[in-house]
Amino acid sequence: MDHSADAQRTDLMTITRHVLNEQSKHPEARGDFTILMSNLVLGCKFVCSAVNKAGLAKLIGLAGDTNVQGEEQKKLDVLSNEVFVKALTSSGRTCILVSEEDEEATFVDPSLRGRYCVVFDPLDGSSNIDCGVSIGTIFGIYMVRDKNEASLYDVLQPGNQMLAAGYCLYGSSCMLVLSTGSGVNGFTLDPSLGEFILTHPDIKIPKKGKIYSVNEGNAQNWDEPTSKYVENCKYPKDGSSPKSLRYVGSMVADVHRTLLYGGIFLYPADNKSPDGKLRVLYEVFPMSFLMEQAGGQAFTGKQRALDLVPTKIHQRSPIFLGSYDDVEEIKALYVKEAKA
Ligand SMILES: O=P(O)(O)OC[C@H]1O[C@](O)(COP(=O)(O)O)[C@@H](O)[C@@H]1O
Ligand SMILES: [Mg+2]
Ligand SMILES: [Mg+2]
Repeated sequence: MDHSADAQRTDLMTITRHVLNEQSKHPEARGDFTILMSNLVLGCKFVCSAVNKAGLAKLIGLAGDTNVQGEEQKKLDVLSNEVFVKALTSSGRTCILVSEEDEEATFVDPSLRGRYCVVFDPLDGSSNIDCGVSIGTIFGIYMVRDKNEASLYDVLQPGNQMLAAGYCLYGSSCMLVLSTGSGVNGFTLDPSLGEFILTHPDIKIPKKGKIYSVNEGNAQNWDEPTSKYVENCKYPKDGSSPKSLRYVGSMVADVHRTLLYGGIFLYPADNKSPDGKLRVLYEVFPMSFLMEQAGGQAFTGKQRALDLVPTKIHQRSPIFLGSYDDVEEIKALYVKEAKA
């Protein structure tokens, strides 16, 4: 019997099979997480399809104003939020949803309630939509303590309590990157099959990178450690080559490149925004979880990002994440400053 064909076949892994395999490692699992993931993945496919038509927005009703027919249109970020809220609540496995687009957390109707809380940024980098630059969706998943007594406390947990996190990148390919707490895997959507196929198994971030990624237009307002760090990226004191600067302005795209190529992504605090810009629950935590799972680090300027305990659902935090050695360098500068 020819086993090589079999071996090749087992290499063709879909995201559904991957999640099922993960489920089988937990004999007590009831399949709830698998059903939740399958609805989340459906939401990503739906949004991907809408994003691919973004250039035609005015004609097909996604531009957020009035189309050529004089009909009301929905903006892509509003539509994406509706898609995920619908996909997640109708899974029957969620309890609380926190979305960047909704001021308040959504408590799922008790008749449809499950055990999971999902925090998400339905469309990240949305200012890039109109120029065709990569955007994405970011998500993190927690378990509720008691679905009949769910409260905001269930989503105001430190990131280290997350069960899973990931993002979907709507770029030159549509890629879903996922961690359920045992490494990071990347799946690419084959549009003709409508399936996410495992293309990047067990992603590990290089220990040190050659790229830094930051909005340098804010440099005049940075604190000393960030300023020193970025200066050193450009004019290294140890005689090594300077790092290259890459900045898309969509967190998903900038973090995805950092994860695959190595280096560091920074959104620091500054004089004008002492808490930085990025949101703890659905930007900082999921990306920090993925970075750690891939062998990198994530730091807020004060502590390990995943140890931060949020007090508000839309709270912000400075963030430095990426290759282990690169984050170690900026950490050392903040520790030095704190001691001075
Ligand atoms: O334009 P800036 O200040 O550099 O900010 C860019 C950051 O803002 C964000 O766009 C915020 O995300 P949203 O589009 O979801 O609001 C991040 O994706 C990105 O890292
Ligand atoms: Mg965002
Ligand atoms: Mg957003």
